[in-house]
Amino acid sequence: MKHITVIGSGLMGTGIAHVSAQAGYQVTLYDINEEQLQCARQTIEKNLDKGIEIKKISEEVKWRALSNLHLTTDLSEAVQHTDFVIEAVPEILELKIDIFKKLDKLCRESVILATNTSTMSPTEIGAATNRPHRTIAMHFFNPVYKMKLVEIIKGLETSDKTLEVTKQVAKKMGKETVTVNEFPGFVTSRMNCVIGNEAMNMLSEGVASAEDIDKAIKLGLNHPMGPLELADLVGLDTRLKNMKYLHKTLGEKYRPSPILTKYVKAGRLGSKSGQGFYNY
Ligand SMILES: C[C@H](O)CC(=O)SCCNC(=O)CCNC(=O)[C@H](O)C(C)(C)COP(=O)(O)OP(=O)(O)OC[C@H]1O[C@@H](n2cnc3c(N)ncnc32)[C@H](O)[C@@H]1OP(=O)(O)O
Ligand SMILES: NC(=O)c1ccc[n+]([C@@H]2O[C@H](COP(=O)([O-])OP(=O)(O)OC[C@H]3O[C@@H](n4cnc5c(N)ncnc54)[C@H](O)[C@@H]3O)[C@@H](O)[C@H]2O)c1
Repeated sequence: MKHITVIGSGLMGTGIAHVSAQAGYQVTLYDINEEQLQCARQTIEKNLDKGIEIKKISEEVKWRALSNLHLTTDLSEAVQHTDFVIEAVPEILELKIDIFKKLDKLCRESVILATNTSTMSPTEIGAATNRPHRTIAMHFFNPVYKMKLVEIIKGLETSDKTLEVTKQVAKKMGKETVTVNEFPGFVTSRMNCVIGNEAMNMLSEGVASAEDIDKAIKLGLNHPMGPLELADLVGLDTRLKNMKYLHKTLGEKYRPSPILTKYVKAGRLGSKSGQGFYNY
């Protein structure tokens, strides 16, 4: 395992490429948007600099990580030398399936294809390929370079070897892992979505202000961030897609809060767009 390809250079793809390059893998980051790729490189460099500032990493680690990182908008080039692919495109099932089909055609037979989906079925995504035994879900957390967990979800056909290799890759990135049976939203998204949605409903019902809901959960329940500021960090568009999927697959309890739908319609996507439950 020497070379990792990351598909999609948004919030998560950027973080996954960062920790992969820092762990010593050759990393190719692919996106359809060249500007987004440049932005990802700048973000990685900025976060590596912060790592030096807080004495978490050395200058040498920074330069080695940056020299391990390659950017491209050409999918065949992105996977030419790859051993392991991590897909991090938007949470749209058809898009993920389409990309997995393309990856299956382009990648050597031995290559493992992992999806960073927040909620969806690795079995369904893997079934679109001729290598379902080499497909898996590898769920990272935002901000990737600070968060310690990777949640791993085995699809029905995922082989034990694929699971083992995926755990080893996460470990080399410095992450702890949990292995979760396939179910919509796994452990973390299912829980996080419910907490966030409840906070959004409380805000709409006038129970308290956004600031006080977040403060109550941080200081009263000892969460590191409030559920509304966390939803802003995740991206309200991503959270809405996650809620819609859980609502469709798990039922009424997961109906997205109307305020979430309204904010996304208005283009308030959280910190990435400058406005969500808070202004940035
Ligand atoms: C939607 C999806 O499907 C799933 C999701 O992603 S849901 C969202 C998940 N994320 C969360 O829940 C985030 C909740 N918030 C938090 O946990 C915290 O607020 C936070 C970790 C984001 C930031 O807290 P803060 O106190 O600023 O972090 P801080 O203690 O400085 O850093 C955390 C770790 O990263 C390290 N770190 C910080 N900056 C770093 C850097 N630039 N480079 C390397 N390491 C760094 C720190 O040294 C620390 O490591 P340590 O615990 O081993 O000492
Ligand atoms: N945001 C989070 O906190 C978070 C955490 C864990 C998992 N996830 C999951 O990770 C995935 C990505 O989420 P994100 O927040 O990084 O999204 P994002 O919108 O920030 O980034 C998505 C990236 O994919 C690119 N893209 C779109 N279509 C593409 C294609 N056909 N080929 C290549 N790149 C393409 C976009 O240009 C963009 O750069 C989703 O499945 C999401 O559910 C998100």
